[in-house]
Amino acid sequence: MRTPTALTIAGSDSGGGAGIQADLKTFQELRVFGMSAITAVTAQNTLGVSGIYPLGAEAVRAQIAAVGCDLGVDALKTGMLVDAEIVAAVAEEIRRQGWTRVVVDPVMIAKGGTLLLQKRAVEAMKAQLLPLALAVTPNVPEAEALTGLSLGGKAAGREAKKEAARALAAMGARHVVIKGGHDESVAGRCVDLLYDGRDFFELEGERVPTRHTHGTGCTFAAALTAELAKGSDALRAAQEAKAFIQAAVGCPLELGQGHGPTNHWAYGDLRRAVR
Ligand SMILES: Nc1ncnc2c1ncn2[C@@H]1O[C@H](COP(=O)(O)OP(=O)(O)O)[C@@H](O)[C@H]1O
Ligand SMILES: Cc1ncc(COP(=O)(O)OP(=O)(O)O)c(N)n1
Repeated sequence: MRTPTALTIAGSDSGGGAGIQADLKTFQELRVFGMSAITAVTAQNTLGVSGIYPLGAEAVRAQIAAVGCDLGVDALKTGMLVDAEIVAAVAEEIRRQGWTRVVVDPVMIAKGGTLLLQKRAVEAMKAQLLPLALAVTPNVPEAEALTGLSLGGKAAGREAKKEAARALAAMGARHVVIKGGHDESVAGRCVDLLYDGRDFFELEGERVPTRHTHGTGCTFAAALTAELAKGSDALRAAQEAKAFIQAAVGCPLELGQGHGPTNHWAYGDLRRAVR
C-alpha cells in the first residue's frame, strides 16, 4: 500500500511546539509522511514571539509546486499564512493541483498576542481559502473574526457557536470545527463543535488544568489532516484528532518558563500501553 502523505503550509516555530514543527511531529506520530512549505520563520519560545521573517509568496508557491509535482499530497493543512499575498498564492496552488483534502486552520494570533496574519488578509482567507476547505478549524476568537459574530468569548454559548459554524459553512467550508480551548462555558470540559453542513457533533474531553497548551490548535489540525490523508472521513478524523490532542495536553513535558509545548508522542505511548 502507498505511504500516506501530508503537506503543511505554515510558519516555523523555533521553540518546536507550534507551526511546522508541531505539524511534522504529529504527522510522524500518526505514521503519515510529512512535507512542508514554510511561509515565515519565527523566533519564538514558550514566552512568546520575538521576531517574524516572512519568506514571501513566490517562495511559498515554489515549495508547494515542488512537492506537488513529485511526491503527491493526500491531504494538506494551512497554518500561519502571514499576509494576503501568501493566502492568494496558496489558494491558487491548491486549485491548480486539484487537492480536495484541505484543512484550513485560520491561525491569526499567537497565545502571547502577536499577530500571525495581517488583519487585511482575513477577507482574502474568507473569499479564497474557505471555499477550498474540506474542514476549517477556528478557535473561538478566530470564528468571531471570520464571521463578525460575537460568540461570548470564554462564555461562548452552544447556540452562538452553531450560528458561527453555519456562517462558516455558507462561506464554502464543507466541515467546520469550532475548537473549545477558549470556551470555558462547560466547567472542566473542552468541547469542540463539528458541523458537516447538516448535523452538529460535539467532541468532548476533560479540560486539563495546565499552562502547557502552546500549539494545541496546530497539533489538533495536523492530526485531523493526517487522518484524512489515511482516508478517514471528516468526523472520524476529527474524533481521532481530539483523542490525539487530549493525550498531548494530558501528558505535558513541563518545558520552558511560559506556555510550554504539548507532548506529541503521548498518544502513541497510550495506544501501545493498552495493546
Ligand atoms: N486545557 C486543555 N485541555 C484539554 N484540551 C484542550 C485544552 N486546551 C485546548 N484543548 C484542545 O486543544 C484543541 C485546540 O483548541 P484551542 O486551544 O481552542 O485552539 P488554538 O490553539 O488554536 O487556540 C481543541 O481540541 C481543544 O479542545
Ligand atoms: C509559527 C506559528 N504558527 C502557529 C502558531 C499558533 O499556534 P496555535 O496552535 O494556535 O497555538 P498558540 O500559539 O495559540 O499556543 C504559532 N504560535 N506559531
